Amino acid sequence: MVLALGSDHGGYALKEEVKKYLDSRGIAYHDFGCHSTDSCDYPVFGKMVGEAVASGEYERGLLFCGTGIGISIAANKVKGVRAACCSDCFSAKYTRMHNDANILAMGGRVVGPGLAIEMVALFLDTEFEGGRHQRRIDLVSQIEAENAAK
Ligand SMILES: O=C(CO)[C@H](O)[C@H](O)[C@H](O)COP(=O)(O)O
Repeated sequence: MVLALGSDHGGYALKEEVKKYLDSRGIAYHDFGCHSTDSCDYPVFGKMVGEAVASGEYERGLLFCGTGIGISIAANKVKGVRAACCSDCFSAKYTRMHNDANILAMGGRVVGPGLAIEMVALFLDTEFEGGRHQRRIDLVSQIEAENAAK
């Protein structure tokens, strides 16, 4: 699995901590930026990572901003992205099982590295359950398609 990573300045430090964890597990990733704590704009990185995941080049993505919210909103504007902003382990696990989320977003000003790493582990190691949940994802995709046609 190769991951696409992105953050703004508010998520930069947490992203660096999560990268150390990915390195320890030998999980490959590309960091689309940002690359410092200089102030920048989260939609830029949400879009880049969203497009990288939606294209199929990267299987899943991890996004970080101050709250995790802005960057997940931006990524979710890309067709095919299901980005979940989480700050607890239950949600990080169930967004894989029930939503087949392909991006996990976290807030560097909300969660510490220990919790973030536990959430990342659950997000990476949990499979989608399919079944009734696929029907609901198909309905979400239908909303995307209807709006693209407008
Ligand atoms: O949390 C965020 C929005 O959801 C963003 O990531 C930013 O980190 C935050 O809005 C930036 O605020 P700042 O005062 O410009 O650092």
